[in-house]
Amino acid sequence: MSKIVVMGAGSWGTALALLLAENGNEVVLWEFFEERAKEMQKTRRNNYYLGGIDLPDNITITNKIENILDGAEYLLFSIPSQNLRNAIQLVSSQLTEDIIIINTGKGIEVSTKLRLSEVIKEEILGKYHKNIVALSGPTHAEEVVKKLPTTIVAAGEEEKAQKVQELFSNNYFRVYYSTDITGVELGGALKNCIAIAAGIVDGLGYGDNTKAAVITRGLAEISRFSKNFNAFEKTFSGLAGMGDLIVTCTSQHSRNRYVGEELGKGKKIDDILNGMNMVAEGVPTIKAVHEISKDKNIDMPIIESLYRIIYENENILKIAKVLMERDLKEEFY
Ligand SMILES: NC(=O)c1ccc[n+]([C@@H]2O[C@H](COP(=O)([O-])OP(=O)(O)OC[C@H]3O[C@@H](n4cnc5c(N)ncnc54)[C@H](O)[C@@H]3O)[C@@H](O)[C@H]2O)c1
Ligand SMILES: O=P(O)(O)OC[C@H](O)CO
Repeated sequence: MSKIVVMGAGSWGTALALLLAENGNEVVLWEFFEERAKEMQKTRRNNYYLGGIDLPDNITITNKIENILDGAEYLLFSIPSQNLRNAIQLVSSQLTEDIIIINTGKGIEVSTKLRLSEVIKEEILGKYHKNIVALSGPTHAEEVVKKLPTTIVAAGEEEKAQKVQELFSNNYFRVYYSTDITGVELGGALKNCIAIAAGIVDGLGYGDNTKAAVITRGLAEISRFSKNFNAFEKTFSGLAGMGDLIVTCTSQHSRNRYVGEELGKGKKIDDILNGMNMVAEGVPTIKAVHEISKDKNIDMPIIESLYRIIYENENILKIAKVLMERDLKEEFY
């Protein structure tokens, strides 16, 4: 039995806390918003995100940070990417070299263009950065709490990634490991952007051919982008690449696909985001990836189109026409 501190009691942090508790661990679930933490303490449920599920006794809910890491073996972050730095700053002074840091968020920090393990590394001043493991794959919280068979990949230094693999695995949650943290993080971050394009296809009422085109050419863009950062090519045919891309582009649960669907139906981006109580990571990540691709001269037509729709308020049908009428080229280049 290990003590695990989970920071972020959103839908994903709560689902993972439940899984870790079921695997026999002592879990401390930290919530940023005091009122929500109090409500969870009182009801022993997370009614805000995952109503109807009782939190077992081996999950302690807190909003307090003092001494939170005392006796902890693992520190897990499940925080929206643009807020992750803030969360790390709250605990970084308590870290010791024997604590494994697991990040489950997916995105790129817009202000720095850093991957999330790089944000963590920066905040802990490079100390213990070999302890950082990214946990990513096709995993909607709504299905994990129902114990539907799910797979995921833990990526980091081999020994640490394997420890995380052991910690989470059970008969409905199967964890693979990888040493390609860069590829796993980029796969998780960029698939959210492509899922917005897939949602636009749904919102416009286009067909299965179009959806398959967006997923496949989206994967080509993700791989092309990631090659510039020395990610392993094979990672993108795996769970954190194709696997997560498929689930996010097709799922009724996906917040990113939903944003795209509403855009395709003609709604304004600010109205869509204001009407949601959950994070759609693809929106800020499109901005970061667009800027990086311009800096590095990486051809990313889907990302470019999304940027123009979301950040320059361009007409979707006009952008779709431009995408289809580009110069013809070889499939793999
Ligand atoms: N929901 C899923 O099914 C799922 C699955 C896999 C990965 N993810 C990823 O996990 C991350 C979290 O997703 P979520 O749906 O649980 O998010 P969420 O919007 O529910 O927020 C999670 C938590 O982040 C914390 N938080 C919010 N603002 C903060 C701030 N300013 N400073 C510190 N902490 C703050 C709060 O505790 C909040 O409960 C995202 O990157 C998402 O892409 C989500
Ligand atoms: O609901 P989404 O679009 O944020 O996706 C959540 C997870 O990343 C799916 O693996």
